[in-house]
Amino acid sequence: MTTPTVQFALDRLPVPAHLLDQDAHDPLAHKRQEFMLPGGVIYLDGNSLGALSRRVTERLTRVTTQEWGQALIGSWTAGAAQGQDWMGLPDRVAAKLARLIGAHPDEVAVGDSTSVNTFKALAAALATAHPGRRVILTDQDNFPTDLYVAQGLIGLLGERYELRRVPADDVAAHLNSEVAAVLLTQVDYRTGRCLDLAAVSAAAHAAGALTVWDLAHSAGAFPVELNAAGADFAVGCGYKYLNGGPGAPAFLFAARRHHAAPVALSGWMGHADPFEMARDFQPAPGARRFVTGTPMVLSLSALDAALDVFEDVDLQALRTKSLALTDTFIALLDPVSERLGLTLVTPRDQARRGSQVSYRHPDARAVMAELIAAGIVGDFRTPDILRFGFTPLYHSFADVSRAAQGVQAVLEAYA
Ligand SMILES: Cc1ncc(COP(=O)(O)O)c(C=O)c1O
Ligand SMILES: Nc1ccccc1C(=O)C[C@H](N)C(=O)O
Repeated sequence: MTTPTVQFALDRLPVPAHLLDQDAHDPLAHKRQEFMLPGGVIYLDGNSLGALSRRVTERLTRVTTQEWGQALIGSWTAGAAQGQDWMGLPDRVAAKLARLIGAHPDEVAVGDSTSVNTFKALAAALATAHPGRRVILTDQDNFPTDLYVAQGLIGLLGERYELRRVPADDVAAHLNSEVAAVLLTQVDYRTGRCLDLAAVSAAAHAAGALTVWDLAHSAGAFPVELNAAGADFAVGCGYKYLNGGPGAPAFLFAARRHHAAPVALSGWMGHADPFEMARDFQPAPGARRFVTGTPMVLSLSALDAALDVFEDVDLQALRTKSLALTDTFIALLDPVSERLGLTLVTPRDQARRGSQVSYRHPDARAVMAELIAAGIVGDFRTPDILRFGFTPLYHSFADVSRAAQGVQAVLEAYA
């Protein structure tokens, strides 16, 4: 444990009147009460693990003590008409997610990890792509699991494909008649740079390639419009901005026109009638075919309850607040950043920004340890990135002000 160089009561740091005023007029301010946030710290890591909402604890108590504890096996089918059966849980969660990502409910499958869903989506995309094409185009700085999954799949397919890695901003320039699929993460986990989903999808299609989008840092952070963008396949995490809890089930999106795509991990829960116990795989209608095995009921229940927090949330308001939070943080640190050794790597252009702010710092690892010890919980990413995630559902402008003051104080003591 690092002994903090700087010790102060974060919640007693003064906040400028105009930011208090912004909190007073924040249409999402009431959402914060739905979360259980630890005292004495400012948690800026919802882009790694979202906070716990009260509805989740209530739901987990019910699903364990009543549904599992009392009704036991009957819970798989009990209450189907009221939408309470475990069998239907993946589809109900898919429907809630669909609104957040601009999809139809039958285009979303929920379960497994993002990594596993990336495998399924990429396999389906390659099987659907033009047979003569042999390149998977990706961002050289993509999140490791996306690269590793592509490498594993390529090995399985007898090295018939090549993983071509280029800088994300150069993807359009590398689109040609060799490219079968483009595998991209919309918001870069290090820098927070956000790609134009519609423009990149259109460019890929114009070149005859399919798109597989990783929405790990997009879903729940701002509105995503997959169908409006013409996206083919997508995946995303349940435990970041969706607040589904550690290891929450992930999701897979397949546009309706791809519902006949082959299912690489065809399991009985993606069968049209699992309890027919048929000898051959007959896919369920829609994206449900991509569900492989038994629904993870406890973690699906947590995600289901966490998604209810979004029910009355205007996604444009979410985006507006997210950008205002990140703009404010950047503006507060701008006057001192050079002196403190901070180099902003997140785009200032709002259209190119996700919901985080990242800086390079030569001693980023040690600095983040100091910040965390002082109660400002962001994270460090190799090689030299300080990352601060902002979550419009539970952050206030007062949090942003105090976090910026805290960063300044810690760095001044560090220098
Ligand atoms: C872009 C991106 N993709 C995927 C993942 C994670 O995948 P998984 O949940 O399978 O570990 C993360 C974070 O862990 C991520 O940032
Ligand atoms: N799943 C995790 C398990 C343990 C620690 C971090 C993660 C993350 O999600 C990291 C995140 N994907 C990131 O953008 O760095």
